[in-house]
Amino acid sequence: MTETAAARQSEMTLSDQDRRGLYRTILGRRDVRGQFLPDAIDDGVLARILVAAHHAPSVGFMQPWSFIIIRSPEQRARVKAAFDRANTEAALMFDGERAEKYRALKLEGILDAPVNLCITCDRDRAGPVVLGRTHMAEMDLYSTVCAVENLWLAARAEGLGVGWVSIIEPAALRTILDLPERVVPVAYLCLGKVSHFLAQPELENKGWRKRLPLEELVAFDRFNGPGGAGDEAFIERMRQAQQAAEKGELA
Ligand SMILES: Cc1cc2c(cc1C)N(C[C@H](O)[C@H](O)[C@H](O)COP(=O)(O)O)c1[nH]c(=O)[nH]c(=O)c1N2
Repeated sequence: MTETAAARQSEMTLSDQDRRGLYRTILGRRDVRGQFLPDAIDDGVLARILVAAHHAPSVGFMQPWSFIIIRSPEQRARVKAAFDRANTEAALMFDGERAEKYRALKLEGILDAPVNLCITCDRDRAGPVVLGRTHMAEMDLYSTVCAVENLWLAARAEGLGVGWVSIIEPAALRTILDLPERVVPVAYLCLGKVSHFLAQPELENKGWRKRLPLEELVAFDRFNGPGGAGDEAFIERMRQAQQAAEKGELA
């Protein structure tokens, strides 16, 4: 690489501190249900994390998302009742010991968090033909999920917890939030300051499910395609990177 090309390359890369901060945010993000504090969220912080969501990538630059900020205790109580109904049904879908374990999990912070946020997707936001969505109609929904993840990470960087609650009948959300037919409730989120962030996913801590080894999820050239002799060094690097990440470090 020439000196100019190397200089240009380093301009495009974050400083070591910023890069580490980004990975720390990604690795330290948690789904929060039980650690919310009742303290209000600063308007500036809420505005910044919504801007982060709005800067997500979207198919054909469709920006299909809308953000409904729910602070009203009455509205949150309605959503909590819808969660309770769905959660009772959900518990019956697991067998024996698993059902017991499920019932012991705290799976929402609807009334504990000071702000709830519904992120929706308007499937008609950009007319009937959208660049990039001509052959995969669901791309608008995936775009909205990108906005959710941006918000989740920005919130973590601001020290705010976010919990995603999906144990709710979408029809109930539609009624409570007055959603038009063309608008899909993609994510119902609880947001707030927290007492602490857990080091590991709560479902892992509680023995519900473990993080899968990354190397089992990476294939070569086709689904489940094994790596060749030349890929061994890379696979070892992945193993090391994941082990470091489990300790909250960068390899
Ligand atoms: C689309 C979707 C939907 C839900 C979730 C996540 C996502 C991505 N998660 C959170 C989920 O359990 C959590 O992300 C994983 O357990 C991993 O933990 P961390 O997010 O890394 O803390 C979640 N958690 C919960 O307690 N109740 C819920 O209804 C849901 N729903």
